[in-house]
Amino acid sequence: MRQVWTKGSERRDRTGVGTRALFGAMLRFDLSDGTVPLITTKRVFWKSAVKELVWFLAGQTNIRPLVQQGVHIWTDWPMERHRNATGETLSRDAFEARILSDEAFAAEWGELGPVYGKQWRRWLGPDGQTHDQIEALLSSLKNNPASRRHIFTGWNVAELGGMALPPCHMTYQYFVEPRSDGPDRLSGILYQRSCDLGLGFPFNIFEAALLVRMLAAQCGYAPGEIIWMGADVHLYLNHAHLVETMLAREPRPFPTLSLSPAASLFDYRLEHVTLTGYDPHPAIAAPVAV
Ligand SMILES: Nc1nc(=O)c2c([nH]1)NC[C@@H]1CN(c3ccc(C(=O)N[C@@H](CCC(=O)O)C(=O)O)cc3)CN21
Ligand SMILES: O=c1ccn([C@H]2C[C@H](O)[C@@H](COP(=O)(O)O)O2)c(=O)[nH]1
Repeated sequence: MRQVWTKGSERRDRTGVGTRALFGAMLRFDLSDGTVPLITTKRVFWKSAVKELVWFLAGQTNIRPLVQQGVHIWTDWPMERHRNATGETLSRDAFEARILSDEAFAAEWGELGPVYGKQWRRWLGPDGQTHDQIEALLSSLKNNPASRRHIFTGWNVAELGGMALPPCHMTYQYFVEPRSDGPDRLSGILYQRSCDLGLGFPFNIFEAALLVRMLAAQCGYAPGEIIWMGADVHLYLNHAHLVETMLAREPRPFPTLSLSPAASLFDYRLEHVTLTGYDPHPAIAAPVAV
């Protein structure tokens, strides 16, 4: 964060807010001791992150189930579309209330298009067949651990145009490391093409680590590492307060995550996730660039 803030090049971006950005970064976090990379220099609403990951894994692309669970992070995009299309200016609360109360409205205006969930679980092939990349991944991890093809991606070129936003955390790859002195170890790499370090990153890295933990648990492996590769890694210029406050704070130890057993990868819920030792500095509000 300090590097991006002090060395990043200032540029205009799609949202009009402006960023400082560096291109190409890598971070590695060891998951083998049960800890997870959950930022401590501000409080991260990790329960929302768990719910978002569960929503991706369920193949969902409509904000309604998120809003029903009190998760507001995706509301601004469909709200913007509704506003531009109808000229109606509902407040965010009113828009969410309508999404909750009116199923037909939610079906029309809560939809983000063929975003993550669709591509992960129902990638549409040229022959009309859908591909469940996550089921295929589970099967290759279990049955062909030495494979170099343990990959799934949200970057479906043919469908980018229909998405509210093209995927940011776009490609995931896994590696099973054989060990003689214990269970084999599962590591993951996340390639993120565009990273909002202030708001998106804390969710993205935590969810990527949690997904390694879930996959490892489902396949009988021990967790190894999560490696994060960021391409356009940026801080929004209107996040100065957030950045300076976080940089002035002393990082604290990462919490430990325990995951109770679930019948399948698709049966995990918030209730399966327990964090111990999460003692962050206070939350910092910051505007999201739409
Ligand atoms: N500019 C931008 N940054 C993002 O991180 C981002 C997007 N756009 N568009 C799509 C999704 C939505 N994401 C978001 C959106 C908002 C928050 C956010 O406002 N977080 C606050 C409140 C969290 C809460 O209420 O649970 C935070 O303090 O983390 C986080 C991630 C991540 N993505
Ligand atoms: O999971 C996410 C989703 C989005 N972001 C950020 C990265 C950018 O700031 C915007 C997307 O804008 P683009 O112009 O499409 O790059 O959202 C994130 O960090 N993590």
